[in-house]
Amino acid sequence: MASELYLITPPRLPDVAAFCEDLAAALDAGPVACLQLRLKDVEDDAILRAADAILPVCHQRGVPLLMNDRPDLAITSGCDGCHVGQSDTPYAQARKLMGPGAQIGVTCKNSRHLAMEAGEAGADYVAFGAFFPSSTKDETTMASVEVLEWWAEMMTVPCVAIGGITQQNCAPLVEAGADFLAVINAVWGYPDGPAAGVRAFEAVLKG
Ligand SMILES: Cc1ncc(COP(=O)(O)OP(=O)(O)O)c(N)n1
Ligand SMILES: Cc1ncsc1CCOP(=O)(O)O
Ligand SMILES: [Mg+2]
Repeated sequence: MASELYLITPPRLPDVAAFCEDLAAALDAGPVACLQLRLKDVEDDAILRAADAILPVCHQRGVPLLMNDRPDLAITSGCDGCHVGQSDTPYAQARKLMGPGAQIGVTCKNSRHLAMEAGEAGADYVAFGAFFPSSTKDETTMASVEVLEWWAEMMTVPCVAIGGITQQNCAPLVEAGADFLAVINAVWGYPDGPAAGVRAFEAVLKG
């Protein structure tokens, strides 16, 4: 069973140029399946400026960029897709806006029902979480490895695990069948820097 790293940006990027250097180093350090641009409480203009700078760093390395929450900004900025939660633009509307070629993922918390709905509607992946307490997001819903095991056993649509995942605690999620591990703090806040954080995930995930 193999899981891939799904990297998400920190929620604020006060220095986009500096972030792009860290990002390039992180993407060059080991395999990263995709990047999600997830800026919170940030003006649309700043999101678009960040996307403009980040997109070439990703595309030069063959890494798709997904926009969090906002299919409209995903289109304006040329992102490859978007991620929508249960309080964001509904999946069907995001798909209508972005078209059949976009990669669109949906938050399903700990819900088999939400995941089946999203999978049947055509989502490219379903995301379960939070599996561990997260220092990045106050998340009231906690998810169990059983939902991952069940999904991986029954369904073909890929599943993402998110929430407090680190190089040290991810093994049960990998074993349960998570196709992707979505991570923020364990890479950007890694003590030896983001590139070392990606290398540390690579060491665990290829094991
Ligand atoms: C891959 C992935 N999974 C879940 C989320 C969370 O989405 P959402 O519930 O809409 O919460 P916010 O990220 O918008 O705070 C995600 N972004 N990515
Ligand atoms: C966006 C999101 N959704 C559920 S937990 C979470 C935050 C994940 O960040 P971290 O990997 O730092 O816990
Ligand atoms: Mg959201």
